[in-house]
Amino acid sequence: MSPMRWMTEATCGNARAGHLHTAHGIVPTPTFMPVGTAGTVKAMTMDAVRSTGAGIVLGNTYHLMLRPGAERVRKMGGLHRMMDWSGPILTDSGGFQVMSLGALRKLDQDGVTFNSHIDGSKHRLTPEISTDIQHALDATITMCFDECPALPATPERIEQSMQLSMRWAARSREAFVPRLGYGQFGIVQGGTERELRERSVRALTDIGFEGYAIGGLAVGEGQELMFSTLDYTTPLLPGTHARYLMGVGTPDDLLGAVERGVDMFDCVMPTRAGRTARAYTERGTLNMRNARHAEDNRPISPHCDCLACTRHSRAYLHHLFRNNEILGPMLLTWHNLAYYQRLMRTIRAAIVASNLPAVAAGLRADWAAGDW
Ligand SMILES: CNc1nc2cc3c(=O)[nH]c(N)nc3c(CC[C@H]3O[C@@H](OC)[C@H](OC)[C@@H]3OC)c2[nH]1
Ligand SMILES: [Zn+2]
Repeated sequence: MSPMRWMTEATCGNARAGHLHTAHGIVPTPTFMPVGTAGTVKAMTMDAVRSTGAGIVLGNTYHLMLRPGAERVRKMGGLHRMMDWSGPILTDSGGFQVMSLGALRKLDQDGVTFNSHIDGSKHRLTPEISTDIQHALDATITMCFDECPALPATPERIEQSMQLSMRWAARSREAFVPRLGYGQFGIVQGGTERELRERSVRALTDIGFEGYAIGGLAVGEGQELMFSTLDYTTPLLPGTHARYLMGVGTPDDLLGAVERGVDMFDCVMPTRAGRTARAYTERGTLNMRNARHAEDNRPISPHCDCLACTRHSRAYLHHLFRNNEILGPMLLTWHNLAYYQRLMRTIRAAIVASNLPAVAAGLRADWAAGDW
C-alpha cells in the first residue's frame, strides 16, 4: 500500500478524470460523496448506498463526538465497522458545524468551546482534538480543523479568519498520524478575496497535504461568485493532488465546478431533497407531493436503475409522501443519490472521451427542457 495519492487519467480543458488511491480502495474522480453525518446516510442502508455506485461516504466529527462519542466508535471497531462500509470515509473536522449548529460557542485563538445542540453539555474542539477524534474514527481522509466565516463578511474579518485557519492547519498537520493509504486535506479559505485565496493556497502547499479542499464557499455567496472564486483558486492548487469543493451542490454546480478543475464534492441536497419529496431528474426536479403525479404510472426517470424507478411509479411515490410513509424518503433518497452518481459517471466519461463541452451543453439543455 502506497501513501494516499491521486492519479490523473484524462483531462478536457480544466476538467480532470482520475483515481484517488486509498487504504480502503480506489475511487474514480470526479466523485460525489454522500453525506453520512452521524454515521449513517439518512434513510439508506449501506447496500443501497453501494448500489448507487458511491465511492466515498462522509462522517462528521461534530455529530459523532457528541453521539455516540469518538471513544465508543473506536471501541466498536471504528466507523467502517459500525457503518458496514469498507470503502473510504472522509470526516469533516467539525469547525463548520460548531459555527452553524453549536447553540453557544466561544471562539479563541486556540480553538472553540461550545455547548452541544443536543443536551447543552460543554465541549471543546482544537486542531489537535479534532485530528485525534478523526483518527479514533479511523477516517480514511481527515480534514483540517478550520474556521469557515459566514458571508457576507468584511475583507478584514475574512483575512483574520483565513490566517487563523492557516495556523490551525499547521497544528492539524502536526497532530496527524500518517498511515499508508490514509490522508489529510488542507482547506483553502479566503472568502471571495483573490489575494487572500492565493495566500491561503501558498500557506497550505508550504505545509503539504495529500489533497486540498476549497472551503468557505456554498455559504450564500451565489453560484456566480463561487465559480469566479474557483476560476482563480483551482489553478493555484497542485495539479497532482485531488481537489475537493466542500458543501457543493446542485447538478448545475457540480458540472460547472468540474469544468473548473474540481474532483470531489459533498452536499446534503440529494439526501435532504429525498426526505422532502423533491426528486432530481435529467429534466430538473419534481415535487412528488404535487397532485399531477397522483395517477402518473411512469417512473420518476426512464434512465434510472434505482428501486423507485424499476419497481414503482410516480403515483406510488406521490401516495407515499401524501401519507407520510417512511418508504417515501427511503425510495426517493435512493433515487436522488443514484441520479447524482449517474451524473458524475456521465461527466467523467465525457472527460475521458474528450467531449465534455458537448455533453455539458446537452445536460444543460435537458435541465432547462422541463419534465418529460
Ligand atoms: C453547505 N456548504 C458548505 N460550505 C462549507 C464550507 C466548509 C469549510 O470551509 N470548512 C469545513 N471544515 N467544512 C465546510 C462545510 C461542511 C461540510 C460538511 O457538512 C456536513 O454536511 C451537512 C458534512 O458532514 C459530514 C460535510 O462533511 C464534509 C461546508 N458546507
Ligand atoms: Zn431512480
